[in-house]
Formats: sequence, structure tokens, C-alpha cells
Amino acid sequence: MESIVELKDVTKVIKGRTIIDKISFQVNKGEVFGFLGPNGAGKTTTIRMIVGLMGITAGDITIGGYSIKSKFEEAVSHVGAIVENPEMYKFLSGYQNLVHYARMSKGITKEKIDETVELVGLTGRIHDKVKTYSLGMRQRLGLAQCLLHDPEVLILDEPTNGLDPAGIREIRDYLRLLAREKNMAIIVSSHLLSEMEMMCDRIGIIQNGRLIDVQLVQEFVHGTEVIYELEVIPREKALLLVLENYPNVPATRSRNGISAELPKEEIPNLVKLFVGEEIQVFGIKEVAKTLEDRFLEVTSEKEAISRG
Ligand SMILES: Nc1ncnc2c1ncn2[C@@H]1O[C@H](COP(=O)(O)OP(=O)(O)OP(=O)(O)O)[C@@H](O)[C@H]1O
Repeated sequence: MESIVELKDVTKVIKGRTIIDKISFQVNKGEVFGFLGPNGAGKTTTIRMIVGLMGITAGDITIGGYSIKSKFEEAVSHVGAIVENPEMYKFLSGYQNLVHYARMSKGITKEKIDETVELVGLTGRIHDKVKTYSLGMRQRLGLAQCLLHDPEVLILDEPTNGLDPAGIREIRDYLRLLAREKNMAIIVSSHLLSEMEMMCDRIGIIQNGRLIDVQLVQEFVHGTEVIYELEVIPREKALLLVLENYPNVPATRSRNGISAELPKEEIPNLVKLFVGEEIQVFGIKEVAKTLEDRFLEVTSEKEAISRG
């Protein structure tokens, strides 16, 4: 995979406070990269630096091989971005907004506008006034606006903010389509784990201005261990038995019994153990870890490391 956006030791200090601390990562063509972190972690600040809305204190960002510091124009010419709410004239139609925008940049043809409207699925409503649009439609119009000049990199800060589940699904599907069909590199930020899980190929987790992990979503979610739901009676006795026999295994009470994070090959032994202790086993179910489980694991691991 060919990388197109590269951050190297990017640092931002504002009024003596380090907001972003030596962040490095790269984003490849054709992938959706998610920038995930709690409020105040530094997502917007990093994105503002990537799109040139904010200067960099130290380190560098290159886009398409051009440094944002020394070749700003060339670097940002590859980028389409929605960082703040896109400006729209509500009393004009979606189409008129796009025509107006196209006039401001060179070389955008009527065919290009039509093709883009089609791509974001607004063809049926594009001649209606923007004030009649739902939030999701406005987001798509904003997306169309940034796609008009065929960017190779698309950057969206919290693109699903304020959308309902159907709107979220729509945006998600368009982004995946753009990455796949146009080989675009897409960077999105969010504080919602579940959304990132469905939208992204890779995610970078940012916490307190530091990038603490970058992983493929699949690897991130499906670590080596799996959680097993064990439907057992009596539950307390079963839990005690697991904790005694597998002191390093995370195990807790669950709705119908207990859940434990065990290697698969231990399951037959555990069942034998339960039966020997007259614990009734009604069922064993493998549950995939959610991104949220992993997120909590990763952030608490890193916190433990930084505490020493
Ligand atoms: N211009 C500024 N002056 C001082 N502090 C700032 C400035 N911009 C951002 N910060 C601080 O930097 C930190 C990171 O903010 P940032 O907006 O990047 O976080 P975020 O991850 O995007 O969070 P959110 O999801 O809440 O937008 C915060 O503590 C914020 O208060």
C-alpha cells in the first residue's frame, strides 16, 4: 500500500502547554483511517495541523510527498476536508451552492458537479433548497463540495456528529465506497468506538495528545484471546473455581453465569472441573471482544506503563 499522508513527530505547544506530543503515523491510499480518542485528546488539533489551519511547533507533515511547512500549496492541493461546519447558503438549492463553490475554484465542469452529486446520492433532491435538507443530506452536500476537485485525501472531523443511525450508515457507506473505488485516503475522527469499528480499516488511538496505538480494526477487535460466556449454576462457585485455577485469567459474573477470557484449549478442562464440582453447565458461547473492550484494555495498559 502506498502512503500519502505522513506525520513525523508532530508536536504542538500552545502557551507553554504540549497539546500534541510527537505524533507519527501514515495513511495509505484506499484506506479509511480512524482517529479515535476521548474529548480533548487532541484529534481536532491534529487534523487542523494536517489541513494547514494551524501551524506545527515541531516535526513535519507531508501530503503526497510535499511538506506542509515548506510546500504548503502543493501539499494541500491533494486535500479535501470538512473540519468546521461547511458553509452553505440555506436559501439556495444544493446545486446552486455547488455551482457557486465551483466558480471559486478553477476547472470544475458541470459534468463533474453532476457526477459528484450522483456519487453522494443527492440527485433526486439537489435542486431543492438546502434549508429543506436533513442534517445527513447537508453532510453529503458538504462532502460533494470537498469532492469536486478530486482530492486524493479526504479529511473529516467527527463526520457523523449529530446524525441519526440511518445518516451514520449513509456517510459510512459513502466513505467506504470512496476509499475503494477512488483509491482515496480518508481520515476521520470520532470519540465513538462502535462507529470507528464499522467505518475504518485502521485506527489510531490518541489520548492526552499522544498516539498510543495504531492497529488494523480487525486485529484490534479480535485479539488472541476470546471471551467465553459460561452459563452455569451455581455461578459464585463457578467463578471462584475459575479464579483459583486460572489466576491470570480475567473472569467476571455475567447475566446468565460467568464470563472468562480463556484460550480455547482450556475449555474442555474447565468443563471437566465444573462437572467434578457438581456445577451444572448449560451452555458455552464464544463472544468476540468489542472495540470498546480493547480500547479500555489498551488505554489502561498504557496508563499503567506510563505510571511505571
Ligand atoms: N487554541 C487553543 N488554545 C489553548 N488550548 C487549546 C487550543 N486548542 C486546543 N486546545 C486544547 O488542546 C486539547 C486538545 O483539544 P482538541 O480540540 O484537539 O481535542 P479533541 O480530541 O478534538 O476533542 P473534542 O472531541 O472535544 O473536539 C484540549 O485540552 C484543548 O483544550
